[in-house]
Amino acid sequence: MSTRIAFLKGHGTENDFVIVPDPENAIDLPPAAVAALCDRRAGIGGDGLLHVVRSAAHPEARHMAGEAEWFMDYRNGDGSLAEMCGNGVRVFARYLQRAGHVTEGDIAVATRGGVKSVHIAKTASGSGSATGDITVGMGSALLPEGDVTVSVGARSWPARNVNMGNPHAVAFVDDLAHAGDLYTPPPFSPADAYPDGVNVEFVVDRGPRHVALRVHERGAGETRSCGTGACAVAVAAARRDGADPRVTGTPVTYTVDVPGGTLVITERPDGEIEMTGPAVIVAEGEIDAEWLENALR
Ligand SMILES: N[C@@H](CCC[C@H](N)C(=O)O)C(=O)O
Repeated sequence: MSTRIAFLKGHGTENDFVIVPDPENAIDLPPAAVAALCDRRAGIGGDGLLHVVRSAAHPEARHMAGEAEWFMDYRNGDGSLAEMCGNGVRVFARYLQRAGHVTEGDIAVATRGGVKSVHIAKTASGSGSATGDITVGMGSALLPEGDVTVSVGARSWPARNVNMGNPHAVAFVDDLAHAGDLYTPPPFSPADAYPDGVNVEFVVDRGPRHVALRVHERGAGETRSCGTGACAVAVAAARRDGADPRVTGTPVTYTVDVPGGTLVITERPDGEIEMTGPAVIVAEGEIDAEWLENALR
């Protein structure tokens, strides 16, 4: 490992990430290194880590190199891998823009969940370094069958399975406080419903096509936002409300408030889901490689 490792810190609706640019995939980032970097007291701190690698240089992304130059090698804060991170893709695109690898407009980003199309909105200043919305084509949702119940204390609710490349369980509740402290993943019935873990969203209504959520993310705990979670919630809310753009031919948009801000989710008649929200880079610096090596011992 080299003695100087550049990093940046960014967030999307306060879902925050350590960003490690590594175009040629030269930096070894085992799960323990990711967990050390994402540690909020002993490390830099983040819900997850965005390892920025050229698709051609990464064995998991080489097959996408013709479509997308850059691969988002996303890791959860505990070091585990995830298929997709919706807020992460926006922050990843903002980093590429800031680094001069891309400009405003349309780009493609490779992820474990496939190639995602991203639109970086033009900013007032024209620099686009820290402000303005980014829209991501998130693909379509799958709604696997299966009755699942999630519990917190004495309360329990039916949860809807929604797969956005990664798994989500969406429960509509009367009060977001009923989700409790969310320090640990809430239990499910059947207990083995999610052998690979799941992201759990608790949702309340705020108005017509307007909801709010709290989330317990697999591999990260309660976070201030989850982009794939907001998409899963919008689709679950639409189906609950009897709205399906694939049937009516009319796009359906939900505003989803998260503890860290607001995301706007539109499902189109072809089933494609678009998510729009902010993405901000807040700092950059250097990781002390000796500290990281010690953290791995
Ligand atoms: N925060 C992300 C989701 C990150 C992955 C998730 N924790 C999982 O393990 O599936 C988002 O914005 O989508």
